[in-house]
Amino acid sequence: MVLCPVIGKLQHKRVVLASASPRRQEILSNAGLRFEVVPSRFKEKLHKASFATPYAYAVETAKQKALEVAGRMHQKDLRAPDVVIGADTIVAVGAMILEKPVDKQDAYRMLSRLNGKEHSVFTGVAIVHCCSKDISGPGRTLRLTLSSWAPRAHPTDGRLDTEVSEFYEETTVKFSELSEELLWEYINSGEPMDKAGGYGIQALGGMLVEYVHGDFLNVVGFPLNHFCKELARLYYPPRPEDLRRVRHDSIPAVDTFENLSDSEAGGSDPGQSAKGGRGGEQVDGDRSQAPRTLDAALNGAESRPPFPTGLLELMDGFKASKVLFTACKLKLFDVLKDQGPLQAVDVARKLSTCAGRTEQLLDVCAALGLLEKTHRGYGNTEVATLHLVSDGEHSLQGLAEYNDAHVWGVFTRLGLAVREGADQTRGALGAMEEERLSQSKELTLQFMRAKHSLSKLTAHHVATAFDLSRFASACDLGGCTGILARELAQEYPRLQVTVFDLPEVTELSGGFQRGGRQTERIRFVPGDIFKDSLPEADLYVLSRILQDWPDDKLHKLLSRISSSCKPGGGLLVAEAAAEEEGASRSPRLRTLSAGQPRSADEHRRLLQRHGFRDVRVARAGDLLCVVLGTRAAP
Ligand SMILES: Cc1cn([C@@H]2O[C@H](COP(=O)(O)OP(=O)(O)OP(=O)(O)O)[C@@H](O)[C@H]2O)c(=O)[nH]c1=O
Repeated sequence: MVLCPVIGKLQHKRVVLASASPRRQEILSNAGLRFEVVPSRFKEKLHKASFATPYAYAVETAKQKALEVAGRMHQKDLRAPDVVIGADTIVAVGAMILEKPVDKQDAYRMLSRLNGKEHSVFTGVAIVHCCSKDISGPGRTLRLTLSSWAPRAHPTDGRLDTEVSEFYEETTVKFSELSEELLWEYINSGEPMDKAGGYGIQALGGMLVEYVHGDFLNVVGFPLNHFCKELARLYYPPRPEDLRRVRHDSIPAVDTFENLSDSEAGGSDPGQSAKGGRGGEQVDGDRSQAPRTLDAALNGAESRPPFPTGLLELMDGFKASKVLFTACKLKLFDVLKDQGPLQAVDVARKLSTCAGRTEQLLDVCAALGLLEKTHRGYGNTEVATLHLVSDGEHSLQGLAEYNDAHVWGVFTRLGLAVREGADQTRGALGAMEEERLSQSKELTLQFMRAKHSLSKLTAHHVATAFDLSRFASACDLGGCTGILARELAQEYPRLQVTVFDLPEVTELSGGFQRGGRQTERIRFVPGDIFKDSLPEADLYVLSRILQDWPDDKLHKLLSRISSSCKPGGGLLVAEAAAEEEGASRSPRLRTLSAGQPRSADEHRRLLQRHGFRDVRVARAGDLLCVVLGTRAAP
């Protein structure tokens, strides 16, 4: 059916709707979807106050509903369905969340709150793709979209993997001024009882409503339009040539800025193009086609290779980064934090930028999951509020700024670095970098802000990955602004911590200090880890240092530490965790600053080689692997 090409993508799959809502069943079956209904047993009792926004609550509830069904079916049948859809509709009056009334009095309280006012209806939706490892194999995990496709392991029984794509839709509804008599008449009709907010807009409740802004079906219980867009996003990853324009009703893509002409003509909807160009059943390499392609390949019937989605995303990755950097540089997230949601034209006015281009930037940011776009305008998503606003406690602005101003340029010289060979790779990348850094205080500060913002995320995990209370003193080599030192001093009340870093860094570190009692036990010592004698300490710490250096430098550093460290002393190394332990990788890549991380085993061997014993490994948060070794007697 022409209208439902994306729905058709689910046609050959076992699809389950994890909902007892007759409205959701009707909306989806009217759209041509074939599915089984398995109502979720998940109790809608998440702690509302722990969610920053009402929609975050709805999305999480939708996800838990779907995961509960996926897990239960997997355990029962030993075969989970391919796709489980969960949804949760709530009514929000400001921060207050209204669900289904428990009795008539409750319905009355809810309807009275809504009476004569505007409120929001949010439906959170989770699309859970289940992949049983023995069928699809570990290599089949697909990472599709730039925003909401979030692969997660679901620990149901160790064999069921799930990938959850989640989103929400908001609709604004205004109630007329209603008399008590009318409210009670409505309540006595029985209609409110199984409906969020105590009304059903699709039936008698429609008479209470003055206006609706947004998707009507979203109020009824399922945002079909957004759902189809999400399916299109998942199943029809856009081809570069399809993506020239971002339109309000299409799925924006980072290619938008590729066409720098000002003409508004010639836009194409990626969903539409995908339909025409790649909508055939057997073309894509996406997950819906994967088992069939595999079968067909085994039977020799399929000669076309899988669609290289991941590769195309990789080719576009730099555009997404540049969009993020540009938005940070323009202070877009700061403006939206203070004054959002705003329409594009108002954002442009506040930033003194070109209105057309600003709208494109905003749309792409929305596609990347950095902004939310509603009829009220653009606003920050949670992740943007948390990490992209300049003065936030967890701001990563410093990192974005440094990557844009500096790392970006370094990587444009990658070809040169690689052509000049392994020994000069560092020369081409690193020496230039160092030279520029030493030339400019501002660049040093930029670097420090970047490191500071990243270390803030991980310092606590690193400090607590092992019990370090047996050490009386520690020296953080290349400790930069002292953020890890601070965490160590806080965690271990006896510990004296030295931060050892280049003089131009220690000189500027004062600007990053927050005061507090633990500062008394922290001192900054200027010096070069490769040249100067290392301060004495029971424990040496290297946090995100080794990965930046080629093997010769790394061994030099470890051997210097090994000589300074007394028997019984320790070395704590924290580095980016490698995803797959023992995976082989090019040694040359490591010398590039975005090189492949070493595995935990490689770190263990490095420490052992330099005289450390009892080497233990732990994970620190999502990002880092931490290794602790004890210096053996020489
Ligand atoms: C505002 C409004 C809501 N609803 C229904 O309210 C229920 C919300 O509750 P839920 O918890 O999201 O779903 P459920 O019905 O408990 O089902 P389940 O998915 O199994 O939790 C859903 O039914 C919706 O249609 C309407 O039918 N019309 C409206 O105008």
